[in-house]
Amino acid sequence: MSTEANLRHRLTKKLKISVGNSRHSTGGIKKSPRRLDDDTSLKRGNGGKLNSKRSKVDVSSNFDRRKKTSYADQVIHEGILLHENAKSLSRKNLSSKKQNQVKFDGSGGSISDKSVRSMWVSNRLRKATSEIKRSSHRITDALESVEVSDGKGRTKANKVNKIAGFDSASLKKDTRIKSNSDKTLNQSQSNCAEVQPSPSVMRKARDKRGFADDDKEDLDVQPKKSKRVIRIDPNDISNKRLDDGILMNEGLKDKKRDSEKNAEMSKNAQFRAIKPSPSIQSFVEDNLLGRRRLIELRRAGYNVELSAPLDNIPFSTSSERERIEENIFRNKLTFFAAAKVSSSFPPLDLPEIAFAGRSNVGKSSLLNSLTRQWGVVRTSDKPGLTQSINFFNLGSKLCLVDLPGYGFAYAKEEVKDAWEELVKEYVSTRVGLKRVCLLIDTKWGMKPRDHELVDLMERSQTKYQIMLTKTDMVFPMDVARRAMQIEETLKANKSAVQPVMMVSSKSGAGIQCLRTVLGKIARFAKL
Ligand SMILES: Nc1nc2c(ncn2[C@@H]2O[C@H](COP(=O)(O)OP(=O)(O)OP(=O)(O)O)[C@@H](O)[C@H]2O)c(=O)[nH]1
Ligand SMILES: [Mg+2]
Repeated sequence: MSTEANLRHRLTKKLKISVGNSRHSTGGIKKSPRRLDDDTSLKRGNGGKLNSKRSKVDVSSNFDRRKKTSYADQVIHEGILLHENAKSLSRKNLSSKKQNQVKFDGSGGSISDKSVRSMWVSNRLRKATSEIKRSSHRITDALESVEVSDGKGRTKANKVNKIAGFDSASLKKDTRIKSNSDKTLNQSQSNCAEVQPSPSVMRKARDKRGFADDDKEDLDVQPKKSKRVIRIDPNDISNKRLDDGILMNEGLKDKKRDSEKNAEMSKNAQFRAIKPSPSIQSFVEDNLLGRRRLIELRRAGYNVELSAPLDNIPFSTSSERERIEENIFRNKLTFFAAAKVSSSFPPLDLPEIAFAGRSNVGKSSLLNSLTRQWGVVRTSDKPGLTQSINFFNLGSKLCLVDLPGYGFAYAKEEVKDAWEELVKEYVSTRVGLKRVCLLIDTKWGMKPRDHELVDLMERSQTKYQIMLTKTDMVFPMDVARRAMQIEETLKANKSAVQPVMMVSSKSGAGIQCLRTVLGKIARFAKL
């Protein structure tokens, strides 16, 4: 019994301590919720053995079993009350850790089913309220994220950071961004007027956005690409010189072109300004020189179906048509020698009349026209056909010499140079040469090479006379102007024989006059 009594005493002591603690904790719950935890932990630690222990304590304090059990019930009831108080406190504090502990207590306790159920209900209610709060926070976050994900997202994210206590100095950099952010703030405040985001919510929202917003912020932070400004160094004159040089060259070229154009224009203007002498004009009109209409030639009595119709007598019969007034040119034209070098020149038997001029000017054609013997001298529309000095006897009185042309020709430069040298040698050294007929295309006038030959003949005192060819290709007035121009040009030349002759091998205009001039030479020429 003594051991039993000792046991009872110890148990009673322990029970009193525990009850005292619990009563003491009832008063101190408000101050320290840990007491409640201690109390609950005591229950948790003892589990379902608490009732039996307490009933034993009641026996040891000399109460009957009923009283003991009622006391135990009372103790339990006090514990439940204690729990109720703790629940109310926990509701007020809304501490999540405490809530979890209380929930655990309700689930693990061996307290009566009703009290456990009531605890479960209250815990569920608490859980539901916390869930509602969480969901409201989520909605707030969602609203914020929706705002962030729209077009002005960057600015809005910055604004949220501003609310969360971030440095807003960067937002003041751009006034436009600031105004946009103010608008966004107003919108967000109007949308979420009831929900004021707490710092923790803002932290969560920031965490949710994660790196995306950080990137956006980085993008905001990144400086905008400024336009590349090309600075020109005023001291660096390398480019300037180059440009200036190009411009100068271009300017010089333009000036040269303009001057050439002006010179050309002035040449044309000068040519148009030439007033031919009345004698030249009357000669042109009398011989129907220049471009003429066929109807005009018919009215003048010429048969246009014949070759060189203007070389015939107007209104002449077929017998009269073949008549050449100059006897010399009635003789047969005979080729007798060709020379490509000066050593090949034939011996001088007859007075010679040579026909010189640029290639394709009509030298060979004029020979045929003068003698009316078509085909004796070969002609071609290809410049450079005559490549040697060809000698033709006209009867026993006169020698006609066809010279190769100079200037443009389908031949090698060396060959052309050789021709030119040969021609120059012939006209300057040939003793029996009585007259050089220098043929000039009426359309183009005298060219530098023609002037070279003129100068050579002047030096060698070789008599020369200008023959304007292809007069049928230009207007009569231009024929007269060209003749006048050349006469004026060669007026001072001593070896130049006036007047300038004007002919057309095609139309026959001026051919008869040329025969008369050349016949006189033949008649009075002496070797
Ligand atoms: N319209 C017209 N054409 C002519 C006249 N004289 C010659 N021709 C043409 O001009 C071209 C050249 O004639 P040519 O007599 O071969 O000239 P060239 O001076 O002898 O030429 P080269 O022998 O190469 O020096 C030929 O097609 C002739 O038909 C003319 O008075 N009027
Ligand atoms: Mg020829």
